[in-house]
Amino acid sequence: MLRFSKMHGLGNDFVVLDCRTTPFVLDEAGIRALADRRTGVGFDQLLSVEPARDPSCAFYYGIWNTDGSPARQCGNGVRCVAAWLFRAGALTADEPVRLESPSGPVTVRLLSAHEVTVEMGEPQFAPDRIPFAADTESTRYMIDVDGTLLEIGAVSMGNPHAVALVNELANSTADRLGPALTTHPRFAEGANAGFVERLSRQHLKLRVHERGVGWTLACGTGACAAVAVLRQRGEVDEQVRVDLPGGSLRIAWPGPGHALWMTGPAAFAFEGEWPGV
Ligand SMILES: N[C@@H](CCC[C@H](N)C(=O)O)C(=O)O
Repeated sequence: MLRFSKMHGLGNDFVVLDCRTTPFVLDEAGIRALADRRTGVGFDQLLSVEPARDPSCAFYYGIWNTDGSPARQCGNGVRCVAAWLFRAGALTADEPVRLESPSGPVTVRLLSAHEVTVEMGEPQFAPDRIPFAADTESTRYMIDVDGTLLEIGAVSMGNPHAVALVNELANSTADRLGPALTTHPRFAEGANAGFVERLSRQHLKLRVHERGVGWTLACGTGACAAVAVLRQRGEVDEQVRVDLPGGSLRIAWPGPGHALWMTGPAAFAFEGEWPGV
């Protein structure tokens, strides 16, 4: 039996495994079986809480998508890991703690048992850091997505993101272009594809088609990426509210040379045991 916690951040849902003393045992087929919403448990991401490899961090968290692929960062996930550790008695509220993600350390601070703020590091725009195929770094790239010319921004928040600004999210071509943008060949490792409508300099509306998952109710790194891309273009202020289908996140980024901050909820759904191993 595999004991797990089911959690979510704005409807981006997770199975969280306690691997602090027992090793992570699932292979790719096992992860896909657990992810199945009819015959397994179901999740957008599987998160494992493990001992830190980096001595400056309290714990490590591993991340896997629904299709079994590993991911390097997860914004909603790290808030849930922090709330999970708090409930397990391993973190205290209001004290900054470094956690180690596959893409490096992030700092979390619990504002309450259900709200967490995370220092996500500095957004990386250099094409080779994303990775994105481009001769020079730019705030805008024109790419052909399934025969449609689309203007995007490209950024890494520890994981790769494409961000397309649209006039009106409801009437956008996001539904058609999202899946193709996620697997676009210029993103060598794929990308999380965000479609963003700018309501004001402090308010965005966003939908994300996630790499390895599909359309999600929320994507934390996607919200960070949308603010980073638009702030780099001078189109948003330092503090931005991002509305996703599952709810809102608060993002703050002073600009280049500074870390980006994300604040939002983390919720428990239920505890369970899965007989599939
Ligand atoms: N839901 C996440 C992002 C999860 C990882 C992503 N699908 C990837 O493969 O990079 C978030 O909240 O950031």
